Amino acid sequence: MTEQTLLTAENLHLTFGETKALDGASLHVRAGEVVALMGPSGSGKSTLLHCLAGIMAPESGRVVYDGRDLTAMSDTERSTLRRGEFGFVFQFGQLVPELTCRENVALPLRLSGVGRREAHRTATSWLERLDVADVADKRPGQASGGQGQRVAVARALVTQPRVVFADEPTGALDSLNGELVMKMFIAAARETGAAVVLVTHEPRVAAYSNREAVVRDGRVREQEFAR
Ligand SMILES: Nc1ncnc2c1ncn2[C@@H]1O[C@H](COP(=O)(O)OP(=O)(O)OP(=O)(O)O)[C@@H](O)[C@H]1O
Repeated sequence: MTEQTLLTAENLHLTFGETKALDGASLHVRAGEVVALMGPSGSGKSTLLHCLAGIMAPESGRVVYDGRDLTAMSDTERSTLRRGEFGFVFQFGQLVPELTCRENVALPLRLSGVGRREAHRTATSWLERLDVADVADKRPGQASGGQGQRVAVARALVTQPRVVFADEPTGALDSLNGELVMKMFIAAARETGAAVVLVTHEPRVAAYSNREAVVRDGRVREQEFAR
């Protein structure tokens, strides 16, 4: 793991009506590190994740990725950056139901201009790495929840992103499957050198991180460098 700071949130504020979702949130993420955002329900974890990933814009404060200010970019620049450098794993719904699992994993490559054959070959190797090659030709609806999440991890990592954002990636799984998904997810991310920013309620999931950052009332309150 390098010590270089890759992604920084500086003093973010964001209000929904009367609710201060973010109230001075700041966080640094170093290249290759795994950071778990923990904290009570409604404390602002997902909102912070979405701002870090350039999906939501804060009302004030800055998000800087690799020296570039995301908050000052146009929507087009931000979405190009997201497609090229970031990967995403959510609790459900990120796989396209009409496509096979292999086509789902190949999709981000196809969208960035990689030819069909090469995209499928790369997708297959990622499915093998996550131990779900047996569902390659099935649709997500025919795979189990745990298999589907491993396919989603393969899809997030296939473009070799520098940061993967994950919001409750094992939230819909039982604890055994959740552990398996996390183990494979973090091992694969570490192999590619991707940083991971992860929202979770579960200490067993957070245990895979290098650092736990506790979000309370829209701010990062405490950080524990456990590993
Ligand atoms: N789109 C929205 N419109 C209105 N209020 C919102 C919206 N998104 C979030 N909020 C509110 O902002 C606050 C922070 O929400 P956020 O989803 O970031 O919390 P969280 O810590 O991720 O919660 P949980 O652990 O329950 O998922 C909450 O009070 C939530 O109700």
